[in-house]
Order: sequence, then C-alpha cells, then structure tokens
Amino acid sequence: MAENMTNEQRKPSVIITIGMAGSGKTTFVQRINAHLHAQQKPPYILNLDPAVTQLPFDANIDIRDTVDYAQVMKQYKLGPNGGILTALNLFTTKFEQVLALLEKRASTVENIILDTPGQIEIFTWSASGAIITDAVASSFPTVVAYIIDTPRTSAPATFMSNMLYACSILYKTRLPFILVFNKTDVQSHDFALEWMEDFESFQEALADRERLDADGEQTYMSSLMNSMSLVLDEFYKGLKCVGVSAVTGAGIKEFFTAVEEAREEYEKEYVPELKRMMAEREKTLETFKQESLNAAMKDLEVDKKKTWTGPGKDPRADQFMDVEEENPDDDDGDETYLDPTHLGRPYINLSQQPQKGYGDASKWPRPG
Ligand SMILES: Nc1nc2c(ncn2[C@@H]2O[C@H](COP(=O)(O)OP(=O)(O)OP(=O)(O)O)[C@@H](O)[C@H]2O)c(=O)[nH]1
Repeated sequence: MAENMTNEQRKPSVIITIGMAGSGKTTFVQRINAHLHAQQKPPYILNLDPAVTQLPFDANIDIRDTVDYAQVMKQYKLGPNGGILTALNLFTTKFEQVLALLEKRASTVENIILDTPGQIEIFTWSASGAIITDAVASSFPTVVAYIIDTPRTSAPATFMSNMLYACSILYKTRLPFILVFNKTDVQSHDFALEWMEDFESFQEALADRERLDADGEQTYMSSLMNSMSLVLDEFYKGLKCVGVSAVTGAGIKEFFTAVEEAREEYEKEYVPELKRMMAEREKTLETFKQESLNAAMKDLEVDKKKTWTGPGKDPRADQFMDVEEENPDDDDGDETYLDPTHLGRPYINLSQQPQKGYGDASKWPRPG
C-alpha cells in the first residue's frame, strides 16, 4: 500500500511516545524535533501532558491551551493524577477537532509526534488514551515509541518489569512497536539486546541475583521471574529496538529507520486487521438491527393475531392498519406497538443518526 503512494499521497507517520516517568520522553521529542528541523522537515507536535510546566519545543497543539489542569483539580477536588486524567478526558471529548486539524496538515508534514503524560498509566490504561490512540491509528500510519531509561533498567528484575509493561501496551494497542533504549550516553543498551536475543544469558543474570530460601530452594519470586522471562522471550521476537541518547542525538537516524520499517508493518498487519474489524462490526450492527426489527415485527404480529374476547369489534384492529399513517399528535394513550422499549432489551433506534466523532466506536475499532 505505502509503496504505491506518491509523495503527495503519502500520509504522515504518527509517533506516539510512551514511557515511564523520567524515562526521557520530552527530551526525546525535543531531540527528534531538532533532527527533523535540521532536515527541513518540521514535524507536527501534540502535547498531551496537561501538567507539564515547561516544554523545550513548540507544540502545534497543546492540551494546556484547552484545559487548565490546576483549575480541573480545584473544581473537581482532585489530586494530581486525577486532575491529569480528567484533563485528558475533557480534551478527548474534542479530539475529533484535533483529528480534523491533523487531516488538514497531512499533506504538508511527514511526521506527527504525540508526547504523552509523565504518568504512563494515565495514557495507557485510560479510555481517553485508547480513544486517542485508536483515532490516530485509524487515520494515519501509527507507531508506538516506548522510551526506556536504560541505566535504570539494568537490573534483571527491573528490566523484566519494564518489558512486561511494554508487552501489555503492545497487546493493548496492537500497533507496531519500537523499544527506544534512551540515555545510552550513560549506559549502553548492549546488555538489553543480549538478554533479549539470548534467553540463557538473561537466565544467568537472574541466577546471579537469585535468592534461595532457608532450605536452599528457589524462592517463589525467583521461579516466578524465570517463568515470566520465558513468556517474554516470545514477545521480543517481533520487536524493533534502538539505542538512543536524547541528549547527544546518538541513534536518532536509526530510530527513523525503525519508524520506516514499523510503518510498513502498520500497512501489512494493522490496516488489514482494522478493515476486517470494521467489516465485522458493520455486519454485527446490521444483524442486530435486523433482529431487533424482526422481533418488533413478530411481537406486533402476535398481538395482532390475539383473539379479541371482549364485546363488539376488536378495538385494536384500526390501529394495526393505521400504524404507518398514525398522526403523532393523536395521543390516544395506546400507540406503543412500534415503540421497541416494551421489548425489554436493547434496540436500534433507526431514526437516530450515527454519532460522529470521538464516540463513534464503529469508526475506530481496535483490531484484535
Ligand atoms: N544523560 C541523559 N539524560 C537524559 C536523556 N534523556 C533525558 N534525560 C534526562 O532525564 C530526565 C527526565 O527527562 P524528561 O525528558 O523530562 O523525561 P519525561 O519522560 O518526559 O519525564 P516526565 O514526562 O516528567 O515523566 C531529565 O533530567 C533529562 O535531562 C539522555 O539521553 N541522556
């Protein structure tokens, strides 16, 4: 798909930067921004962190322009994390406008970068984070850049926790994933590559730090870590890894090579899955609509056939015939035949227009 596109048609890549607090997301965004500016290809940047006080780059769209995080905390009597989450939720209600702006700029930029809140779970485990991710991924080739603080991940247990977190995000978003080992100016990421490529070397690193219980047996923690590292071995297989230093700029070129590869993966794997999901959702919705309609018609039919045992003519007979022509202003108190609420189950309101925008889940399904 991507290969056939001319430059005019080529959509920008969206890079979503995610990482633990202090891993260097903002510095990394600043670095790739400088790199792209030096190549005369300025990116379009979205800041999604309402609590950041100073940004070392100019964001084209800044959540802080829309939502006053301090005011949100005060107004809703929230703590810092609740305030950030609520601010993000409020911003997400306007995300269709953000998408419209991105679409408008799509022909003039090659990269769109999202800087996410410092507290990783606010983006990765919130409905807003999922809506934003699905929305951009349904419109543009999107990759997740998972920023890792390399020096702080050099202990096997910490490394594994970080990888498990990365794994959970990968399975949640289903998007192409790049592990960005940051701060390589302080410590090289070679140890991580070795652990990821060679399962036994990681096992050895674990064994070096293994604590045995009083009987000289493996502790529960040690055996748990061994089992989990086996699971992760599978996860590492499809991953792209780069070592960078957001401070010195080392590895940034390699990062963009990885983005290019991830883009192809998006086209090959994410897009077909997205299309399949959309078609499936459309089909389910159609079936549900038809079933609701059939059920309503059947109920109507049953009622119609009920033998009238009262005196004189069946008073409902006229209503059955008049259903289509009925004047809504004639309130005779007995016009519930076509009101599906009496069925006591969800129904499709055929008169309701599909809701456009962020809430339209059928537009932004999540593959998988
Ligand atoms: N040595 C070194 N320090 C770095 C690098 N990248 C970031 N830092 C430092 O790491 C600290 C955190 O960097 P930030 O960019 O604020 O990290 P962040 O993930 O955006 O932080 P929050 O959003 O507040 O969670 C700062 O002191 C940076 O100077 C790097 O490549 N090398």
